[in-house]
Amino acid sequence: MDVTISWLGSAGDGVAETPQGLVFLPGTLPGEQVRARLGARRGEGVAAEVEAILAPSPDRVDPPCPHFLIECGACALQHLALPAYAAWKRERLVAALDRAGQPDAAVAEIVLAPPGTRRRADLAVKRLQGGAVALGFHQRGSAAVADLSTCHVLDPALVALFRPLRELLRRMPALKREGSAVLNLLDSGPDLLLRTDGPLDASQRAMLAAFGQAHGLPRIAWALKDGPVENAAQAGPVRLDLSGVSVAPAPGAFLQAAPVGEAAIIAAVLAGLAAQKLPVRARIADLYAGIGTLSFPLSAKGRVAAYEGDAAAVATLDAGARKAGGRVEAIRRDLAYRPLLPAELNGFGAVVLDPPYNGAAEQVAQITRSKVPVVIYVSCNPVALARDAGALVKAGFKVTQATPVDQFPWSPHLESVVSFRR
Ligand SMILES: C[S@@+](CC[C@H](N)C(=O)[O-])C[C@H]1O[C@@H](n2cnc3c(N)ncnc32)[C@H](O)[C@@H]1O
Repeated sequence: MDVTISWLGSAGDGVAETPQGLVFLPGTLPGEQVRARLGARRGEGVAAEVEAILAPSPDRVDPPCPHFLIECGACALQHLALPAYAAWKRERLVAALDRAGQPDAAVAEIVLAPPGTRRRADLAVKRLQGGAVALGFHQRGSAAVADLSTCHVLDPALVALFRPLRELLRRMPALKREGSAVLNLLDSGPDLLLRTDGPLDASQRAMLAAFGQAHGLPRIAWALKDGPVENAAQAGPVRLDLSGVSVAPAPGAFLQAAPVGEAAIIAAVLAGLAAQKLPVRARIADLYAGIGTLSFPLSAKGRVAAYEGDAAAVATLDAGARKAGGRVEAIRRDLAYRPLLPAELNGFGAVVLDPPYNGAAEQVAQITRSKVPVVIYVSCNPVALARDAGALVKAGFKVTQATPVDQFPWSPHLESVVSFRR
């Protein structure tokens, strides 16, 4: 069937309206005429494959990565020119705030983290027939692993580990069928958390230690599947600077994806607070605080109570807080089961929250019942943001500032910082 692409869907696919329903075509752009082979029904529409681009968009560019769309499912939009790409991402935040009841919210220009700066990768590994190992991101909608020779999104220091890591895993009996390798680029060098489906013996620990020595990794951690994580080889300390506070993140710890993105998020959060002129002694709640990325810069504006559910992250945050002079208190709490209640929230001049992908419905419901005057919401999912922002708006909050931050180049993901005032 020949179709015309009308818009880009939330996964970055071109969408065409046809008598059969909406047709989703990866790798196509609005305005393009496309010859498509229709496949299975998918939700409200039909999945399809592109047979030919009959009339390309003026915004079409050559994708830089040889793996794009062919094998690797991590990027969706390498074929879209930068100005149109940036406009599409910014529009996702405009649309989310529109759905939340704030169609006129002022949305700042998007901050773009450049390709080659992502410092965190959760790679899949798979033993292939014959013993070789595939290492990379998953293929789109499949458990197959794209065996990557390069990646234009990740920091080159991480890409340089692909080949030796693949070779190491090929020689390790601990990798039977499948596992994963989480790489975090810390100030002390790359940090690796390896998960395998077989046990690690002494000789394989020695292999990991030799790998760490050869490639500048002070620490390599290991776990059997989802079991407890242990330090398999550690030759020196790990460290990461968070706004002047040096912390030692646990293996696989959550980090903001790119340094440029982290700086933009911090700047937008602080700008959102500055515009509200908090009282001098105001207390600030930092919810879903992780290892303290936002807590430490926020502590320049008031005393910070930092709530986080993950035990290892709380331990890192607590150790950093001790160095930071007592203005940050680290508290472990599961905010889905035990959100902060209105009586607790009312003691804060501002609440900053940076929840995981699914958002913070339970916690936001409590905020709407509180008297907190200022809320700053950091989101990595415009869909969850629209829902949670809608609840705040219904309770009488208005958006005062909104900043889109693209930490995930060429993916459909978007980070946003949105400030609300009651
Ligand atoms: C998007 S990260 C943000 C971390 C931190 N604000 C930062 O900028 O690095 C979300 C954090 O929420 C934590 N988290 C997820 N579910 C949670 C829950 N139910 N209760 C408390 N924390 C949770 C995760 O462990 C993670 O540290």
